[in-house]
Amino acid sequence: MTVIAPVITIDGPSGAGKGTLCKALAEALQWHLLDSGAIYRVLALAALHHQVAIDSEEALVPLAAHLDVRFEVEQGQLTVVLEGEDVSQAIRNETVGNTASQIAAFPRVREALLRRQRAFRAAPGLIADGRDMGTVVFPDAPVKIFLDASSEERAHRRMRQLQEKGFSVNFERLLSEIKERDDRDRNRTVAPLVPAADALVLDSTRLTIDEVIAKALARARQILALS
Ligand SMILES: Nc1ncnc2c1ncn2[C@@H]1O[C@H](COP(=O)(O)OP(=O)(O)O)[C@@H](O)[C@H]1O
Ligand SMILES: Nc1ccn([C@@H]2O[C@H](COP(=O)(O)OP(=O)(O)O)[C@@H](O)[C@H]2O)c(=O)n1
Repeated sequence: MTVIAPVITIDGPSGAGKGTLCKALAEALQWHLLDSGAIYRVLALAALHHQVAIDSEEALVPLAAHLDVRFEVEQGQLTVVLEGEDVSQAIRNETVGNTASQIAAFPRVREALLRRQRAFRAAPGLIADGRDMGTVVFPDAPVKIFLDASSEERAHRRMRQLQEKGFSVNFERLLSEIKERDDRDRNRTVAPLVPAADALVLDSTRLTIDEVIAKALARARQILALS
């Protein structure tokens, strides 16, 4: 009998703290990690590099299907390699994030990336970070969390994060880009950003990182009967 590895899905809008929570959960439980947003970001970067029209679903589907991307995890650090080149930093800017959100609205692009995402499911378990992890990619996941925060708080977090990486940012522009991206992610026809019916919705606006981690771990331990 094949035992299917359990999945904990963490979905939510940009800057809610998904990546931070997922890394902490993967470390605490020693489970695998899928950063699905990184896949959409890599596809966006590949389209920009190869001058593929980002408004052409036709042109993007083969690029998505044959995307030469590898994820390497060493000492808790994720390295993203596109066509042999380390793009871990390059995929993190807001231009790439916005382009990712534009191309993520195409149903056939999402379809082309489905199998690649599901292949991350392996024992002892997977922590899956994204927008549609609990609704589309792993609908049978036993633990689903939808992590949210106000758009102002998320823009502040993103600003501090980008500044720490040495990018210069304008708060008002960042806030309007985050709102625009959220609107697009929430209102697209396929796999829109919505909590799964069986997700725990966590508003992290007034929670510290440690409080969010503690709540998520308590939920996972309760449902999965982990020690
Ligand atoms: N609860 C929190 N309170 C304050 N800052 C947070 C919190 N959660 C995450 N952050 C910070 O916000 C930034 C964005 O978090 P990240 O995990 O990258 O969000 P997401 O993956 O949802 O876009 C990071 O710099 C992170 O350290
Ligand atoms: N499962 C996913 C993950 C990301 N995405 C898209 O990819 C973009 C970038 O995702 P991300 O998770 O890296 O973004 P941040 O939350 O880090 O800002 C999002 O705005 C979504 O449009 C998606 O559509 N589905």
